[in-house]
Amino acid sequence: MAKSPDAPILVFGAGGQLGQEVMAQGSARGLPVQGVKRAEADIGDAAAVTAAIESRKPRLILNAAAFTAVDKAESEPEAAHLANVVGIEILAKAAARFDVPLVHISTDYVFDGSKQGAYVESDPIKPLGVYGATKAEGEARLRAAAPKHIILRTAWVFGPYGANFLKTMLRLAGERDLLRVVADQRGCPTATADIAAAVFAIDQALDAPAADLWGTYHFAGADATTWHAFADAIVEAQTRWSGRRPKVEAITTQDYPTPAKRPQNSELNSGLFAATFGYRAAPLAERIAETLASLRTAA
Ligand SMILES: NC(=O)C1=CN([C@@H]2O[C@H](COP(=O)(O)OP(=O)(O)OC[C@H]3O[C@@H](n4cnc5c(N)ncnc54)[C@H](OP(=O)(O)O)[C@@H]3O)[C@@H](O)[C@H]2O)C=CC1
Ligand SMILES: Cc1cn([C@H]2C[C@H](O)[C@@H](COP(=O)(O)OP(=O)(O)O[C@H]3O[C@@H](C)C(=O)[C@@H](O)[C@H]3O)O2)c(=O)[nH]c1=O
Repeated sequence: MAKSPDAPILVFGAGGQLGQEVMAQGSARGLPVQGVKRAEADIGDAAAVTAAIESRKPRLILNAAAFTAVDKAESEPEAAHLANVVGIEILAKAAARFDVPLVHISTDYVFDGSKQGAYVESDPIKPLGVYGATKAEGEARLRAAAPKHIILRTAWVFGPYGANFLKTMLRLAGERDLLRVVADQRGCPTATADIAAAVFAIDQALDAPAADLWGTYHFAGADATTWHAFADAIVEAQTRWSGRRPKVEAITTQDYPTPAKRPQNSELNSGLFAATFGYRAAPLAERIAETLASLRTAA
C-alpha cells in the first residue's frame, strides 16, 4: 500500500479508555488520527478489519481493542480468547498484507509477579490468569503474523475516559468513609496520556527510512507503587475538590478475594523504550492531578 505523509494513524478499539485518549490527543496535536469502534470493526471480523484498513490507507495501526475484564475472563475464557488472541491475529495478518506497521498494547499481567525488581522485556512470561494468558498468546500470534510490529506492554492504566481503578476509587470515596485496598500487589500506574504520547513517539521514530525498531517494549508509569498507595494518593488529591477525606485501609490480597489471581510485583522497566523512542512517562502525582482536573472540567 502506498503511504503518503498525510496517511492516518488508524486506531482499532477507539471507544475504549486508551482509544478515546489517543483520538483526543491526536486531534489536539493536529495529527491525522482516525478511529474505528467495535460497532464498525470488530477485530474478530476479518472482512470488517480489511475494509477499515483498505478504505483509510493508514501509515500506522494502533490496536487498543481488547477484552480487559480481568475477573470476568476467568468465567468467560472464550470471549477473552476471541478478542485477545483471534482478533489480534486477524488484525496482524491484515496489517502484514497491507504492509502497515502495527502497534499493539499488551500487559504486565503476562508475568507471574515473582521477580524481585522491575521486569525487563527478556524476562520469561508466566501469566497467572485467563486475561494474562490470552494477552500472552495474542503477543505470540502477532509476532508470528506481522514482522512490522511493536508490542507495548503497559500496566495499571488510568485516565479520564472509560472505566479504570482511579475512577472506581473516586466513586467509592464519594460513597464511603472507609476504602479497603490491597497493599501487597505492586506495579506502575500508567496514564493514558503517557501511552498516547508513547504511540506518537513511535509513529515519529518509524518515519525514519532506516528504522528497524520492531519488537517488544515495556512502557509504564514513572513510579512503582501498590494499589493501596495509589488509591490513597487518588483520594488525597481528590480531597482538594471534595473536602472529604475517607480513610484508605491497607489490606492483603487474602482479605480481598477475586476470581483472577494477580501478580504480586509487576513493576515494568521502561528504560529500553526511553532509550529507543526518547519518551518517558510523567511523575504519577502529576498524572493523577491532571486526570482529576480533566474529570472536573468534563463534569
Ligand atoms: N486497562 C488497563 O489497566 C490495562 C490495559 N492494557 C491493555 O491496553 C489496551 C487498551 O485497554 P483499555 O483502553 O484500558 O481497555 P477498555 O476495556 O477501556 O477498551 C477496550 C475497547 O476494546 C473494545 N473491544 C473489545 N473487544 C473488541 C473486539 N473484538 N473488536 C473491537 N473492539 C473490541 C471494547 O469495546 P466494548 O466495550 O464494546 O467491548 C473497548 O471499547 C488493551 O490491549 C489492554 O489489554 C494493558 C495494561 C493495563
Ligand atoms: C475495587 C477494589 C479493588 N481492590 C484490588 C483488587 C485488585 O487486586 C486490585 C486492582 O483492582 P482492579 O480490578 O480495579 O484492577 P485490575 O482489573 O486487576 O487491573 C488490571 O487491568 C488489566 C486490564 C491490566 O492489564 C492490568 O495492568 C491491571 O491494570 O485492587 C481492592 O483491594 N479494593 C477495592 O475496593
